[in-house]
Amino acid sequence: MQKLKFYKYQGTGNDFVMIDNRDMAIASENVSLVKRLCDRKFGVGADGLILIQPLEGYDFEMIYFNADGTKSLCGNGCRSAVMFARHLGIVGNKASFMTIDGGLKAQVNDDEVKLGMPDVKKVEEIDGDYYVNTGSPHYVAFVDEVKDYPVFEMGRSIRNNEHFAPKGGTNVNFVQKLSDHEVFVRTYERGVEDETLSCGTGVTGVVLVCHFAKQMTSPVTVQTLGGTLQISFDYDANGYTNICLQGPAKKVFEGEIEI
Ligand SMILES: N[C@H](CCC[C@H](N)C(=O)O)C(=O)O
Repeated sequence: MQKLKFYKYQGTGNDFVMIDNRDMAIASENVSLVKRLCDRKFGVGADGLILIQPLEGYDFEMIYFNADGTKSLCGNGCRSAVMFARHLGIVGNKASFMTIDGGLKAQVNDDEVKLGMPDVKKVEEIDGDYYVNTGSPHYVAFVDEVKDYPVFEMGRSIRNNEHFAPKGGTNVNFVQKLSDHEVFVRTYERGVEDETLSCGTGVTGVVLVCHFAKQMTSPVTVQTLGGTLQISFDYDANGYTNICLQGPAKKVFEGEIEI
């Protein structure tokens, strides 16, 4: 048995096991270790796990795993990874890092991280709802009272709908419009297979859908069960650019676990 140092971070309640893997001690194919560390009964417990590794030309590379070991882009995970990299002294208040979806940049403002998200070309309509990929796939449905909505049951059903099977399923977001510049979002997350307290790529996709479907303009404040996020964007005939996701990300604790 060997001892593994880990850190626990959360970004608006989306929680992650963080590992300083600059020595490359953890193989990025070690899915069984990811599942064990994310298990809320037999491990540390988290929605996902993030490895921070060196990469030529960037401050670092982050490798994100959902709790089930699958990989995708994680907006809250990116925000938390930047805060972790600053804690490690790898970066100051600005970071340029590699992700599964390419290089991203971020800036730390006090306890918040402002993350530049990938450009998005289009929002699609699907059966009266919407579908958008912000680095991860997101189904978006408008509902009346999102706080009373059966997110787990309805989210699981859509996530597993055969229409999305060829793309490995989808995350599912339910949104209630609160005003012309504010919404409330709850998300069922692929790879966590449960509702999470917030989803960064999800709230980003929701805001672009709010522009597409409800003519809401930038910036939009998003309330989630885990806290408040702000998304801003530019829009022209080529789609959505200069998309920024901003919100808090904090260290919760650190520890060691035998693996
Ligand atoms: N579950 C997502 C990845 C994590 C997304 C979420 N945690 C975020 O903050 O963007 C997927 O497999 O597509």
